[in-house]
Amino acid sequence: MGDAEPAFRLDHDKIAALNARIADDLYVQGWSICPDYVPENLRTALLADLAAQEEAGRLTLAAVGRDAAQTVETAIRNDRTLWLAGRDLAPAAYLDLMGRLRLDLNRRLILGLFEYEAHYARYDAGGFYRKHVDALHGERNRVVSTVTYLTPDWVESDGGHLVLYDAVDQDREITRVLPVAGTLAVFLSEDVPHEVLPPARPRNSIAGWFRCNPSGEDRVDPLR
Ligand SMILES: O=C(O)CCC(=O)C(=O)O
Ligand SMILES: [Fe+2]
Repeated sequence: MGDAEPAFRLDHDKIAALNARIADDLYVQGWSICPDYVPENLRTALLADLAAQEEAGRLTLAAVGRDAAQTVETAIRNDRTLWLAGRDLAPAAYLDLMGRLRLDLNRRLILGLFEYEAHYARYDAGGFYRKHVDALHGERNRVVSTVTYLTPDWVESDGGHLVLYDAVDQDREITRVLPVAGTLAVFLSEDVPHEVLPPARPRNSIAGWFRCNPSGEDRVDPLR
C-alpha cells in the first residue's frame, strides 16, 4: 500500500478563492450564496450517509428554542434532523471543509469563531421552516449560519427555496436560493431573517453554525 489517498479530493486554491469571496460578501451585505462549493463526490457521500441514517430511523423532529426551552413546534418547522459526528469519512471531510472556512473567516473578518456544529436536515414534500433568525441579538451564540444542499437535480419547480429577508425591513425579501446540490448559503445568524418554502419532493441539507465564546464567560457553551 502506498500513502493513504485522501478520500475526498479538494481543490484548495479554489476553496481559498471561494472563502475569500464569502468573507467579502459577509462584510458587505451579511450573506453569501456560493454555487458548487461542496465537490460532487463529497456531497454524494454525504447524501448516502444521510439516507442511511434516515433508513436507520435516526433523524428526529427538530426543536425550536434552546436548552430547557426547546420544544418541537411543527407549526414553525417540521424538518427532521441529526447532528453530524466526525466519525465517518464524509461528515468528517465536511466538518474539515467548514473548519477551513472558519479559519478563513476569522483571518479576514476577525470574527473569533471558535466552534462549528451542524446537523443533517430533511424536509419532506410540503415541509417548511417559517421565518426566523438563528440567534438572538447580542447572544454571540450562533454567529454565522451555513446551509449546504445535497439533493441532486433540483429544479425551480421543485421549490423548497431558502428566502432571505432584510435585517431591518423584515418583510422585504432580499434573495431566494434554490437548494441545488453543492450550493453553500452563508449568512449572519443574528441579522438575517430567513425561511424555507415547502419543497415538492424531499429536500436534504446540512445546516450548521459557527459559534463564539460568549464574552465575559469563562466556559464554552456546551454542544448539544
Ligand atoms: O435549509 C435551509 O435552507 C435553512 C434551514 C434553517 O434555516 C435552519 O435550520 O435554521
Ligand atoms: Fe435558520
